[in-house]
Amino acid sequence: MTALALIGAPGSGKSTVGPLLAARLGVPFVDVDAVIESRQGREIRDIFADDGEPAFRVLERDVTLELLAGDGVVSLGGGAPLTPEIADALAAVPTVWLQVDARNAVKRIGLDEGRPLLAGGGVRATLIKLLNARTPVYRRLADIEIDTNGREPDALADAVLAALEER
Ligand SMILES: Nc1ncnc2c1ncn2[C@@H]1O[C@H](COP(=O)(O)OP(=O)(O)OP(=O)(O)O)[C@@H](O)[C@H]1O
Ligand SMILES: O=C(O)C1=C[C@@H](O)[C@@H](O)[C@H](O)C1
Ligand SMILES: [Mg+2]
Repeated sequence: MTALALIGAPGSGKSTVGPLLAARLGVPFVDVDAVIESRQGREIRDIFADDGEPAFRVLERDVTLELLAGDGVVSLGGGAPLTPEIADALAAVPTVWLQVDARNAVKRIGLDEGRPLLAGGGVRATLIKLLNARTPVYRRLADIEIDTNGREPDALADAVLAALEER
């Protein structure tokens, strides 16, 4: 098999549904954010704070391209599909977009301003802006779109599996 990519906004459930899907498929699971943190030995919020977002995006690009060239389910960072090289790589692998409305994303992640891009200005307003800008990108890159609103992670993993079998 090749990689299978999960994309979507913060709170869409990429890190939650990814392992459930990988278990059903009997393939490895990797989370790009987690790999970056373990290789860097620091949290993403600290990479943003210490080095700035552009430096984070370079790290993210390199790790994402490496993992997409491997096998198994790969959960990307929420902003990764906006990097052109990553968008190009996504065109070569099955890509699943976990769609979430701003209201549900806020409910799921709480009012956690610890997430670097959601700091300041209020989580809800920032997420709405971010979703407006990113939704067309997610939609364009997705082979499969899964509506996650009001659905449990296990049911979503089953839905992705069914959609993959239908292709
Ligand atoms: N379908 C769901 N229904 C309810 N809660 C969910 C669902 N999916 C995920 N969650 C919860 O929402 C929170 C965010 O989920 P998760 O970390 O998987 O999102 P993510 O897409 O990986 O976000 P990020 O881009 O920030 O890494 C977690 O607390 C998780 O338990
Ligand atoms: O939405 C984003 O741009 C981000 C989402 C997270 O997955 C992390 O990759 C980082 O916090 C940036
Ligand atoms: Mg995640």
